[in-house]
Amino acid sequence: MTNTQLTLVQIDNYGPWTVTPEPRREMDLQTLQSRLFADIAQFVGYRGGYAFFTRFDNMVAVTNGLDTDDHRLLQESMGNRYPVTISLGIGVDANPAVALEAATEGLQLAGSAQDGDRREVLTGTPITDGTDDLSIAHFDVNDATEKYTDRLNEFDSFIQIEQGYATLMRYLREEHGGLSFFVGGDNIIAVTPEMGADAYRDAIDHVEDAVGVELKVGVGRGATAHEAGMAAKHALEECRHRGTAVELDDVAAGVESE
Ligand SMILES: Nc1nc2c(ncn2[C@@H]2O[C@H](COP(=O)(O)OP(=O)(O)OP(=O)(O)O)[C@@H](O)[C@H]2O)c(=O)[nH]1
Repeated sequence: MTNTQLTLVQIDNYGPWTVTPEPRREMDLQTLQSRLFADIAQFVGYRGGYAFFTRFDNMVAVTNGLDTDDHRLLQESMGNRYPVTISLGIGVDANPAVALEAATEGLQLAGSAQDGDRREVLTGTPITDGTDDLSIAHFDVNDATEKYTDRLNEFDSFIQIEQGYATLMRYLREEHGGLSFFVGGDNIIAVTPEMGADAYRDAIDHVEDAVGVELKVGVGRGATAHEAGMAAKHALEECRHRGTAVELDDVAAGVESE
């Protein structure tokens, strides 16, 4: 059965902290945010999960395989290392958008992100049945180096890649409840519900029609984000090898939702 476990990571009362007692140096904030993300990615990654930086003050992690104790340890460890604390909301559903909705609702019910009294909240119940799996889609822009990196200045390359990302993230969110995250270079990783190859092809066609950015995608399934993500990377290599736009690993290929 498909079940994605997502954890919303929210820095507690971060807005007020950034300006107390007066506005803090921007590069100090950037350093804090990126180190906090790096530590969360490492903690979650060691346990088979994926973490995405999204807006840095709010991050999203795929935490299939992590239990309540793991989440508490993450909070304790970050609280010991940083001048800020984090609250965590866990949500589980076959549809990633619904899972994130549940994760978010838990934190929102506990108080505002800028509520000085709401600290290190942990809401939601992780999956206890270890037989569930999830789906990861790894998207990549075709020939980004040749088309953009080696031809345009970095800002104009960035605009092209971001346009592709913005179009894809909205399409997958609205049409399927899939959640896409930019992970650097020309790569986008999406946590997706059960979708067939045709649905992925439609998504790629939509992005090309809308903004002229050509994508390919490898899709994998597995018990953890790491397992599904590695299968997706191998499927993406298969795209490169065969010149195809969409490749599903064997498990994902056996699953058709439409
Ligand atoms: N996060 C992440 N980034 C990657 C990965 N593979 C490549 N990249 C990034 O993508 C950039 C472009 O590399 P490629 O995607 O291999 O190059 P390309 O020119 O698009 O060539 P094709 O993908 O073969 O069409 C690299 O500089 C990296 O920043 C990956 O597995 N994960």
